[in-house]
Amino acid sequence: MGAPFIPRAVFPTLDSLPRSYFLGHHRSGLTKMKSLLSSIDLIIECRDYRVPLSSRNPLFESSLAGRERLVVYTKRDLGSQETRADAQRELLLRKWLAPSSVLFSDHRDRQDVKRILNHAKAHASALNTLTGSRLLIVGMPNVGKSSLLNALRQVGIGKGKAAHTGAQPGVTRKIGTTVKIVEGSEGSGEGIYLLDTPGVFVPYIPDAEAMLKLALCGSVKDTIIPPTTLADYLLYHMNRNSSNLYSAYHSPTNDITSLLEAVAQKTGRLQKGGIPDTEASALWLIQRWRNGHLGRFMLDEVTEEALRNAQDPKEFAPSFSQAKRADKDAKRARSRSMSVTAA
Ligand SMILES: Nc1nc2c(ncn2[C@@H]2O[C@H](COP(=O)(O)OP(=O)(O)OP(=O)(O)O)[C@@H](O)[C@H]2O)c(=O)[nH]1
Repeated sequence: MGAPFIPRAVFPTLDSLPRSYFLGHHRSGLTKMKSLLSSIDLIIECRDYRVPLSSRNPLFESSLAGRERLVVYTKRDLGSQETRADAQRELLLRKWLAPSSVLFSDHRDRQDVKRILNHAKAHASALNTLTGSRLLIVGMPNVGKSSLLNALRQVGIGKGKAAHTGAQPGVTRKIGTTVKIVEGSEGSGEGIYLLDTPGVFVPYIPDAEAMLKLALCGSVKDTIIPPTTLADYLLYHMNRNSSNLYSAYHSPTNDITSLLEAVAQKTGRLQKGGIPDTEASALWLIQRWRNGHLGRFMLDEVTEEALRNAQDPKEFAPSFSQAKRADKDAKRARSRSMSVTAA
């Protein structure tokens, strides 16, 4: 019998990874959101269930302060297995974010969507206005804002899609028009209206591993981080959960090249001469995981200590110029390491 498989205990630090993905439409979107704030009654802030710590964007707390906030952890179906541990984690998150309310959702689950609608209705009736209430939905890129908007509209008033959705970040680039999600009483102007916004990334991510987590969840375009690096990071997490998750392609391994070559052979991702296309195989593997086919698990560990240590948003968010400078330094480090490799 061979030696038992031992998964990697840590993922190697990659100093040359980009730490920023703050684009022009993120900045202009945020500016527009700020200008709309006075007409907004409630903010729905979406965060990815699998990365409840890493997908917190302090810009939303600092720039959109002063409005009541409901935090919705999206894509719950991809991180939760409905275990006791999941319930305990959800309780910790609720306590951590108090007094903000917290809900968890899979946008295809009517009950989850109804809970969000009920919260919005209770909030609107407490406002007691004659003009209805206006909600702003915000969050990191690709977290599921437009999908949630469509689901709220479908469950709330039985109408079809109002916003485009997609598997890559940046499908929504501008603030849209208001979309009705709850009817008001007949003849009145009441009702609940929701405004979709473009995803906004954190200006600068100090922690390289958080960047990998966000990229794996799809918040960063797949061209920003080499797909094989991202697939290696996925392999590291799959092995921490169960090395059987990829048993259709390979026996338990810590070697990403070997796994990608096996995937390429099995799925026919081959270049001229039958050479395995490892990059295409990496993208395919990542997409499989994003669709829930290679295990449903968390990337952030949520413990009381981790939540205590989560930094104050004011300290965490550097100024834009600091972020730009830090990104330039990272780019310089990357090109230095590339020229060393080429030499
Ligand atoms: N499994 C699962 N997938 C989801 C859920 N919500 C959204 N998605 C998927 O996540 C991807 C991104 O969804 P979008 O609604 O386009 O995300 P967004 O936040 O509007 O994206 P931006 O345009 O970048 O702002 C799509 O492929 C959706 O199908 C969910 O609750 N569960």
